[in-house]
Amino acid sequence: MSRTIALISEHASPLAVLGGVDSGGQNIYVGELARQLASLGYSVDIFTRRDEVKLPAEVHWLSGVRVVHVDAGPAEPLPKEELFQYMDEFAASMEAFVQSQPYRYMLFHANFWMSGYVAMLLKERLAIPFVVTFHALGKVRLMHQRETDRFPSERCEVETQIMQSADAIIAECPQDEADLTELYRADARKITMIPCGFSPHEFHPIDQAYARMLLDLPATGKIILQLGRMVPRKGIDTVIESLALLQKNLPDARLVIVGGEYEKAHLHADQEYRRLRKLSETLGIADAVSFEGRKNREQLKYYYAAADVFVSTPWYEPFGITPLEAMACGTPVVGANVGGIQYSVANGKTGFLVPPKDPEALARKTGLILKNNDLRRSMRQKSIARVNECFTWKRVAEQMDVVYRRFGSQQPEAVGDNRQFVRDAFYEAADTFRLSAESLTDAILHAGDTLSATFKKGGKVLVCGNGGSAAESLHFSAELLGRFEMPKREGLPVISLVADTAMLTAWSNDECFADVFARQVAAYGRPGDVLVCLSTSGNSANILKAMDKAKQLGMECITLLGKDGGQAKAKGSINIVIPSSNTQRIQEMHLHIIHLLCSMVERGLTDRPAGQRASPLLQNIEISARKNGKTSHKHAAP
Ligand SMILES: O=C(CO)[C@@H](O)[C@H](O)[C@H](O)[C@H](O)COP(=O)(O)O
Ligand SMILES: [Zn+2]
Repeated sequence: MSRTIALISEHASPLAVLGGVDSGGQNIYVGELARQLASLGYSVDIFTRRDEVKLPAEVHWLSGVRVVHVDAGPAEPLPKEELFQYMDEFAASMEAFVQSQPYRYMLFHANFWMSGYVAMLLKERLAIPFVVTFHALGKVRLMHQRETDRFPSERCEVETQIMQSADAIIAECPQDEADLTELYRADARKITMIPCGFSPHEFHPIDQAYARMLLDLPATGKIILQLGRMVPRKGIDTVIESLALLQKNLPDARLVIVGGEYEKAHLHADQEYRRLRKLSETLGIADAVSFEGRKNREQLKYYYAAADVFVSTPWYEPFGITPLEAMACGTPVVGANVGGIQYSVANGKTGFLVPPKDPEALARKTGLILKNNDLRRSMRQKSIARVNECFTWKRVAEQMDVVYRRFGSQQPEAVGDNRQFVRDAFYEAADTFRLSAESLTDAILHAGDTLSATFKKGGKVLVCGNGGSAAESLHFSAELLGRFEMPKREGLPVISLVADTAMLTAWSNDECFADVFARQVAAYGRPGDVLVCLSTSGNSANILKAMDKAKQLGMECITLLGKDGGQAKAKGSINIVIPSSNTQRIQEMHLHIIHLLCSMVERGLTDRPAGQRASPLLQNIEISARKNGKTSHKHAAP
């Protein structure tokens, strides 16, 4: 069976400019999902309405992803509320295209209710199954903006029919799932919860001072950022009202508002802008509120990074991608306790949740973060870790792949797009490096100091691991027992426990593989020595047993782990857990950290409080260094 799928997104094209009234999260969702599915080996066609005469019928957008422009209604931009009348035409045009292709689609994935309607019609005609993500539900929208809702009245009825016909339904967050089952009585067995995501190449921590400089924002003072579409339901008025309250305690706090239909110079044409501007003038804080207008996607990360806190207080929000992007840039979020935001923001850890339309609560929580540097730092680290663990588009596509596979029996193609694969692996490695720099620096410094102190006291280091990690343990001992960057020093006592093939094979063969390292720790280890364990899973039995033995002997255990740290994390005294679930990326980071530790040990050899005598080992090192003409030691013994 083919692995070609169709994403249907009638009004939201990945090619469209973001930030306008009708383009936002769904454009990103469709584009990023397609991109990641392509790297999993899928061929993806995205079907979207032609809203411009000159658009080519097909655009080869990315390797493995085409955008197909479907004729439905006039070829001009139309508000999405007016599109339903053209959906029969959309289905007919799309059907003709589908029939003309040399392959059969494995499934359709519809986005938004009108695309769901198209998929439902095509399922009847072509017997191709469909998955649907609603992105927003009519009944929820009606609850919050009944008076301004301009969608056709049959929307909710059509949504119910789509839910009955769909083969699988994607809920974006627990609230969405509850709305589907409680408001529409959707069959819970069809629903899978898969959140939205962000892309770590696009959104990552950036130095705040640098970001402010690039954007020409004040270098000092607190910045609150509001970023997203400028429509009433986003609750930007609440944010402005909260600033007026906040300014009583924090007069240097200012609000930067990014987004809208227009660029900064033309914002006056935007009715919602005029309303919000007026509000800030009435409240007497116009000078502290700047409206930046629509920005290119590449610029957004600088805004997130320039801010001290990101706020998002919509009345309701099906998911809300901007809080994820802010967190990925290391900016804590104060968000409304609604929809997907209450799921993505970990209350009290990565930011705070407040009721919507409540400026006082918003001011209180924003103030808490702005006034407390330690809290902000801790939220920054937790935000970065949380989003990268739970909310990347790559992870979203992997979860989607599991759902799709129910409709196609075949395994992933052995070779997808190799070029894309290679590039993605580099980017993933770069992301892992960046994240590790954010979260591991303290633990690495601590480990380096511990190793230095151990050698200075005349202690030794034992190191072990399996497979690739066994090789790294040898790499580590070779650098220190041999030489790294410091010329002509004595060897340091580091023993890799994977080196003695005769012992390892005999003990595994005759006794028990799980004991091969513990046996050696018992024989070599002394109180004050250190055991360094490398394990990507943290669950290898021989590693765990070695750690138990080391602890019994009064040794310290430094671990280099990955994933969730496994059982080893609870046993280690210093744990360096790589923020990645990919074994290769973890191992690559381990090697980098081994090199850092070696550098730190060599630097530490010469650092000693003035007046303190060197250990016998260190004296030897210093003597040999001097003999060899190296006199640059900072505190060499007199
Ligand atoms: O190098 C690799 C994978 O990249 C393998 O050799 C890998 O190290 C082995 O499967 C190990 O046995 C895995 O053990 P661990 O990292 O979970 O402790
Ligand atoms: Zn490997």
